[in-house]
Amino acid sequence: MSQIPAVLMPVEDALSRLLDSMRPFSAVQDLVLGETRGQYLASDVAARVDVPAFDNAAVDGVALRYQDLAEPGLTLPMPLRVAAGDPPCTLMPGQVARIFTGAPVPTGADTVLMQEDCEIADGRVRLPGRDDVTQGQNIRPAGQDARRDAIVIERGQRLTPQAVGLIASVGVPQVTVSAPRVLILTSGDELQRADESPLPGKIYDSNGPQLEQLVVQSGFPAVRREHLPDDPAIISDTLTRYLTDASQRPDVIISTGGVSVGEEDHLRAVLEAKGSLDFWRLAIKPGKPFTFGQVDGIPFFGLPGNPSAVLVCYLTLVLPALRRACGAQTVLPAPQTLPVNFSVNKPGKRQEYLRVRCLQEDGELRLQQHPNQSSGMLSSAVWADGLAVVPVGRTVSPGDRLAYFSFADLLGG
Ligand SMILES: Nc1nc2c(c(=O)[nH]1)N[C@H]1C(S)=C(S)[C@@H](COP(=O)(O)OP(=O)(O)OC[C@H]3O[C@@H](n4cnc5c(N)ncnc54)[C@H](O)[C@@H]3O)O[C@H]1N2
Ligand code: MOO
Repeated sequence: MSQIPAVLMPVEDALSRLLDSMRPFSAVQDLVLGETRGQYLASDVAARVDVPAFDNAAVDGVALRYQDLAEPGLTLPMPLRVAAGDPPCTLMPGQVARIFTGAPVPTGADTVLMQEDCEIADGRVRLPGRDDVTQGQNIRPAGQDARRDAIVIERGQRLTPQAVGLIASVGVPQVTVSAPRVLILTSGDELQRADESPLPGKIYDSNGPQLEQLVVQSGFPAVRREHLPDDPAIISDTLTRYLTDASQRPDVIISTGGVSVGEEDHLRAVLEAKGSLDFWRLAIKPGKPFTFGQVDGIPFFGLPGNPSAVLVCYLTLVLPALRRACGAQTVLPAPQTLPVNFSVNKPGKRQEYLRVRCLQEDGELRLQQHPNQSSGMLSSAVWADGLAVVPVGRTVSPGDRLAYFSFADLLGG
């Protein structure tokens, strides 16, 4: 059984140890684009075609040769008409072509005018003067968005809706994504499920549903949940079952509860007995008993039981580690630095993540903290739109600036 560490590990040290210890996930899955759910790409995506594939019009109007323009009022014949989807055609000198947005620019034409800038009547067009036009205007050149065979999105990037759109646009119908199986273990004899009648001394499990949503919504849909009683033998047997049955074996384990110092906190002890403990107890608030280790080569994140500690620890420590195992270089968003409208009078021994709201006040963004920062409550986390970070030993006065991470940025787009 481990000794209680005399000094709490700083958050930055814990994060860099986590990032260093993560190995790339070997579990991958091929998916057609319509089946992706915001996962991380496990391999680079190269363009099969130039995008756009051909020079095309950015507006509805007329295509012409710039050198055919002269003084304002010149009229030229318009014998050609080309719409989006038509095959490319050729424009003869001294002619213009009617053209529509997305249509291929005829060979010979080098400039497109908006129809509002010319007069189209009886098969001819009255044109503006050369000085009012820029050669090449309103043409989207071939290859502007992507070049054939070039990598358009790299391994480790998240499949946001816009990434899926870009991949489709370069003619790639299927991608390979990181697909780690995540096992969530809730623990504690006090817990009951939300569909059960309330019993004396029991509480409803909120960490299980919250953590499952955090994991799924951050790009890892293969989640399984199991509840463990406060019984070391049953915890140990359950872990053995998951480790030895290949059809259930997870790639990551995330537990909640049972990692503090109480006599009924068994999870860390079982982790040490069956695997190895890397570190335990951080200078983070909420989340002090955060635990990390490995069982049979599987990373094991032991989160505290308090529900807001689960939220903070997942977003700031676990998710960056999962991103690194997917090959992501950027594992945390850059924070905004914003003034606060509150005070923190007592310097803390732990880096504190306050549940705050970003407000517009007198034309400026300001952070307001929820009056109750208890790590046992979630209503303040729902009220908040992000976390403000108070470093160890800092006091704060109104107007001081703190690093702020919105929940949306932390979860990732
Ligand atoms: N003597 C000390 N006691 C405590 C310390 C300490 O340093 N010395 N640290 C406190 C801090 S900080 C935290 S955080 C908690 C975390 O303890 P555990 O990780 O062992 O978690 P539990 O004791 O199992 O549970 C804590 C709290 O959370 C509730 N809980 C647990 N699971 C769930 C769930 N799935 N859904 C909703 N709520 C859950 C549980 O009932 C407890 O109220 O330890 C402090 N104690
Ligand atoms: O770290 Mo605990 O989550 O402060 O209550």
